[in-house]
Amino acid sequence: MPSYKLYYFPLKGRAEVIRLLFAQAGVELEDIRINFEEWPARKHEMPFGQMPVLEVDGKKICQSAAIGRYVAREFNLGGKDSFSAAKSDEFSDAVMDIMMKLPWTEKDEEKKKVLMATALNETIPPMLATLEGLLEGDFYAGEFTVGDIVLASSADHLLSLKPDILDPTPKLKALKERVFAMPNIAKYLATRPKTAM
Ligand SMILES: N[C@@H](CCC(=O)N[C@@H](CS)C(=O)NCC(=O)O)C(=O)O
Repeated sequence: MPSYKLYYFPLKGRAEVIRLLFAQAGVELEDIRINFEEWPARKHEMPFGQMPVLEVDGKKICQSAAIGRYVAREFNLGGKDSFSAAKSDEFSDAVMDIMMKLPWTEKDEEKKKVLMATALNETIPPMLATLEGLLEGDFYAGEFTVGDIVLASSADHLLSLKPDILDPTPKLKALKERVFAMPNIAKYLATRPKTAM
């Protein structure tokens, strides 16, 4: 088994799906959390000057989606064939489209409040409803894949911002709960560092 090191900020953010994949697979991961004070001096170590970065036996992989898909393939969570993998990716990408509606980079607190309310109350609910309509059975690709972990982790973040956001989409809510109840994932969730995002 290779040695794995994940570099990211002390946040869930773009790294949490990767951490959840390792937890589900029961594979050891050195979860290196670089704080914001330390970051300017470490930025040059990362090929794109950004994180997350996964180091596999000393070789770096960048871009959270690429890392997630690589890890999922390594641990048989990427889909049993190309079609299933594509359905998993379709779900992940659609969920990321939803998450990108949040005003992540807005610095003005007043503007951010307004943009956040519009995203959570107007823009995101119909997008969630579309996914609800497409979800058949227990898992999106017809088997448990990384796409379901992306949904669960993103739903967790949306619920922290608006606790009733999944009430109109009970199948998505149940999927998030099903993933978070998986024994290895539940064990990780019970012990993971508490972070705001
Ligand atoms: N497309 C990249 C985006 C990575 C990214 O934006 N990382 C941010 C944190 S979420 C970062 O490293 N920011 C610090 C910087 O750019 O100096 C990915 O998905 O990995």
